[in-house]
Order: sequence, then structure tokens, then C-alpha cells
Amino acid sequence: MIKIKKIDHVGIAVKDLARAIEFYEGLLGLKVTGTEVVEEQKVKVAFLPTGDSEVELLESTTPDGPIARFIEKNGEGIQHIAFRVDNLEQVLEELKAKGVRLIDEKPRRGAGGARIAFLHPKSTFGTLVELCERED
Ligand SMILES: C[C@@H](C(=O)O)C(=O)SCCNC(=O)CCNC(=O)[C@H](O)C(C)(C)COP(=O)(O)OP(=O)(O)OC[C@H]1O[C@@H](n2cnc3c(N)ncnc32)[C@H](O)[C@@H]1OP(=O)(O)O
Ligand SMILES: [Co+2]
Repeated sequence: MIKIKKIDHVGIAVKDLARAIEFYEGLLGLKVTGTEVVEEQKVKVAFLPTGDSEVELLESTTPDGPIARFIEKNGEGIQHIAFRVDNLEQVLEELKAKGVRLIDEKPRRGAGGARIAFLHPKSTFGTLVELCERED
């Protein structure tokens, strides 16, 4: 039985990370707790906690990465929602067995040492879903 623990983060695609941070920190009063480049995903990210969940701002590091492609098609905005789970491998196996289209069959390395995997929006009623497992 799959158990979603909480919304881990909401991923927001932006063109200019520094300028987006000026808004989220300067005007909304959130605080960046870490920035990091995740090469495999071709992104530079910043995390800003909001209560029990976080905002993840994502800027593309290349013109052909998933964030660049998303912005090209849709403009800036919410690109994915990430749910926290305990046993990612098992969750992926279970969803696959039930016919859900997985983008990642095996966990990949995400920001902050998390293990992550994406579900295809065609299988999730239009939202790109990230599953992630990490220490609290
Ligand atoms: C660092 C890490 C972390 O948190 O630790 C992250 O978050 S990394 C976050 C960035 N990394 C990722 O997003 C990796 C997973 N994403 C991907 O593999 C890709 O972006 C896909 C989701 C498969 C989309 O690929 P691609 O852009 O090549 O395909 P496409 O444009 O032909 O899109 C196929 C269909 O999916 C839809 N589609 C594409 N991206 C979407 C999105 N973000 N949300 C909802 N729907 C989306 C398109 O509109 C299209 O529908 P129609 O056919 O109806 O037009
Ligand atoms: Co994410």
C-alpha cells in the first residue's frame, strides 16, 4: 500500500533564478536554505521552506533541459509537484504494475541528497509528479 507522507515541494520553472529569489525572499519573506546544481536534471535549484513543504525554484542550465523545454512551451510557472514517500523503489514497482507510466524506472539523485523519480503527466491527469525519498 502506497503512503504519501506530504507534499515535499512544488517545483517552479523560472528563467532567472536570482531574480525569482529576489521576489520570493524580498517580497514574500521566504528564505533560501540551499542552492545546488543537479547536473543530471540540467537545473540549478533553490529551496525555500514554507511550513512543512518547500518551494523549489528551478532554472535551466542548458537550452535543451526539461525546464528550458517547459518554459519554451508554457512560459514560467509550476512545473511539478513532489510527494514524499518512504520506500521509493517499492512505490515505483507498485505503480508500474498498475500500469502507470514511469519516466524513471529507478530512483535518481535529486537535490539535497534525495532519491527521486518522475511519473509521466499522461498517466497523472496532466501534472508532472515527482516522488521523493529523503531523511527528515
Ligand atoms: C532537481 C530535482 C529535485 O527536485 O530534486 C527536480 O525537481 S528536477 C526537475 C526537472 N526535471 C524533470 O522534469 C525530469 C522529468 N521530466 C521529463 O522527463 C520531461 O520533461 C517530460 C515530462 C517527459 C516532458 O518531456 P518533453 O518536454 O520532451 O515532452 P513533450 O513536451 O512532448 O510533452 C509530452 C506531453 O506532456 C506534457 N508535459 C510536458 N511537461 C509537462 C509538465 N511539466 N507538466 C504537465 N504536462 C507536461 C506536454 O504538454 C505534452 O502533452 P501534449 O502531448 O498533450 O502536448
Ligand atoms: Co523537484
